[in-house]
Amino acid sequence: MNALGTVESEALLRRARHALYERDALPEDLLPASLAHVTRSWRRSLDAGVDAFTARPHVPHLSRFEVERATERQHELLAHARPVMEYLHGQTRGSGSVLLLADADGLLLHALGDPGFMTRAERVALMPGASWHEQHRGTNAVGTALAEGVPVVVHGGEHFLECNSFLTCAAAPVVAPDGSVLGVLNMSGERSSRHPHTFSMVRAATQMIENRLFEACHGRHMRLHVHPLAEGIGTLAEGVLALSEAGVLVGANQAALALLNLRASQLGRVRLDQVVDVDREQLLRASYRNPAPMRVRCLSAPAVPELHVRVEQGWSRASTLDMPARATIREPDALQALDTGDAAWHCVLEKARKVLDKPIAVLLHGESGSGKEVLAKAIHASSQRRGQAFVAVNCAALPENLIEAELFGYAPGAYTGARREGAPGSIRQAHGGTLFLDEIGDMPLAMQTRLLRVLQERQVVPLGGGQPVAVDFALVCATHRDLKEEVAAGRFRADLYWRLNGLTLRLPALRERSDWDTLVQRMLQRHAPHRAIELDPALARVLRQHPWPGNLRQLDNTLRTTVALLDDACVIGMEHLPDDLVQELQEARQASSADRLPGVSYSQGQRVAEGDAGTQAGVQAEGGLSRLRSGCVPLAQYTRDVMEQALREAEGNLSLAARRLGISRNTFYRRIMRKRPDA
Ligand SMILES: Nc1ncnc2c1ncn2[C@@H]1O[C@H](COP(=O)(O)OP(=O)(O)OP(=O)(O)O)[C@@H](O)[C@H]1O
Repeated sequence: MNALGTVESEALLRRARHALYERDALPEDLLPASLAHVTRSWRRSLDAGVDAFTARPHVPHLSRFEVERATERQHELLAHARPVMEYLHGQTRGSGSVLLLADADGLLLHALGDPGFMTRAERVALMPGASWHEQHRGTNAVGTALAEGVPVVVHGGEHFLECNSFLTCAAAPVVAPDGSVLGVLNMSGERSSRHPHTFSMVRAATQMIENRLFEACHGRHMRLHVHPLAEGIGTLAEGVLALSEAGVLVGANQAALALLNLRASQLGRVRLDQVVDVDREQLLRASYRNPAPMRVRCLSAPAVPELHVRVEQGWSRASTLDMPARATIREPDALQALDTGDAAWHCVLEKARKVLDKPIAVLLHGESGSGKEVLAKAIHASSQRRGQAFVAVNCAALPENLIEAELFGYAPGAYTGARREGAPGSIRQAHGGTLFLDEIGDMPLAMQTRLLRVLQERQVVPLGGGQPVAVDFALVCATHRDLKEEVAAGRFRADLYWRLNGLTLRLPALRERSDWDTLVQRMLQRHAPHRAIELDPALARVLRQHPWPGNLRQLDNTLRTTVALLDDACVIGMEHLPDDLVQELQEARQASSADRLPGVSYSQGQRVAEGDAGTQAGVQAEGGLSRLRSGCVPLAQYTRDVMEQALREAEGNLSLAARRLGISRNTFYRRIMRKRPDA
């Protein structure tokens, strides 16, 4: 930071600016050493070709839509910065200032301030959508804090652009738990209202944001709060370290790095016992005996001989003494297990893997039964959150009046009919784990607003009041709808859409997949693990070409049924197919222009394109159909059972149950209304 404000330095600045104006060059050593960062920044500004005396710098301003996208990309930073900014704004209200959050490129994302000054600030584009990178606006607190990587004050004439010299600004970079710079927090006001405390306030606020980010990132790890004095623990000056189960330092805030004389690049490579004279197990044991801070000797920083350490257990249950270090246990990778050879599907799995354990919401888009929930579970099972809960909520199956309570929970006695002791709600149940919101496109608009708030603030307020509860979960959503269309039609909030859509994965429909045979093989193995069951090759050809409107669910259900009807046989023929599918095959045949299914004929006299095997299948098909038509009561009974179960699972929602079975709502209704075959 600088020590400007004196009459002497003001005079120096005036002379320097005059030289800048006259010669478009920076006079050597004109500014005092305390303003070395300004000298460096003016040099960078000149090199970038910024015109210091232009009234209107040519800097593109982002549209509202583009700002929304940029904001979405930084939603984790914003979620943690917003509450801190609101708190700071509450403390400084009426002081004629504006608080701004910029991303790591100097793009302003969020502003909060006094209306009078904000209007003035907007005249020089100190507002969301504007870039305050040094290359665009020369020396300024946001751009210079980013370029220098440290907190700075840029006051009055230190701004490179003459038009910004009415400002006084203090800014500090916000550093992620892995040491990368995420953005900058900046406070600006009228130059005449400069206050020496502003700089400290901004620094303290960024530390608060960094601590929140650290907590969200390393909540599951064991954390060590360190400070040379026992009383320093719990204050903003404390260092915080995150420790893996193998005792490796995997995270550290800025204070901890400074105390231990470490660089961010060393995280993940240095063990605790290389920086202090105890290891993880010793610390754990000591903290079980006595939770008060313990004294350790610092090995990595000669200037800090002794540190006090308080141990905080992560919420990962694995952090107990009697469990082996999780790092040594190799868990099967659920994503890998799903890879059955289709190229598009492989691509989906690879993309999902790339965002594992990153704060990126995943949106799964695919037809009903294409495996969205199966994929969501695999994402969870392959992530570091696998030891925690996977909570699935079907937004379409819940009646509108219950979805709110189901998601957000409710306080005791919140409404008539509620449980007396209240309920935590799915979002809180997913704390530490993964929340899967299925059929998100069917969520009512009012719920979307509440959900958005939870995602922004990462805390949930139960219905009927109560304290907000901090929540941390990975979010995976799924829909068969085109959410962009829903947004355009006003049925889905655009801001929620951007928040959910960190990465959209489009699941191929079964008819688009090339791994049909492997899938069938695996499904048969699952349904009859001790039997070598296979499909009759001709039937396989027919079924492979079927469009499978119910996708993997329909195929899996079909195979489950056929296995049940197989008795001792090992080859599945047409006669083993459920009558619903047979009917569907017939309908497909009728719908096709050639009036027959591809690859199969339905009468013995008809010629078939596929040759003998096809003819044989046709014969079998005809035989199978007639056998089925002759009244297979157990099959009808079984089908009905499946439908009733689907209806129960969809909690009475007929459309959902039908969609899940891959049949139309009308067919479902017609069949379920028939008398029970055994009645
Ligand atoms: N990769 C797979 N391997 C084997 N079976 C699968 C696979 N994916 C899905 N299935 C089968 O399909 C069924 C439905 O899958 P899932 O519930 O994931 O679909 P969905 O796309 O979420 O459906 P909906 O949109 O109707 O909720 C599963 O219960 C399982 O029987």
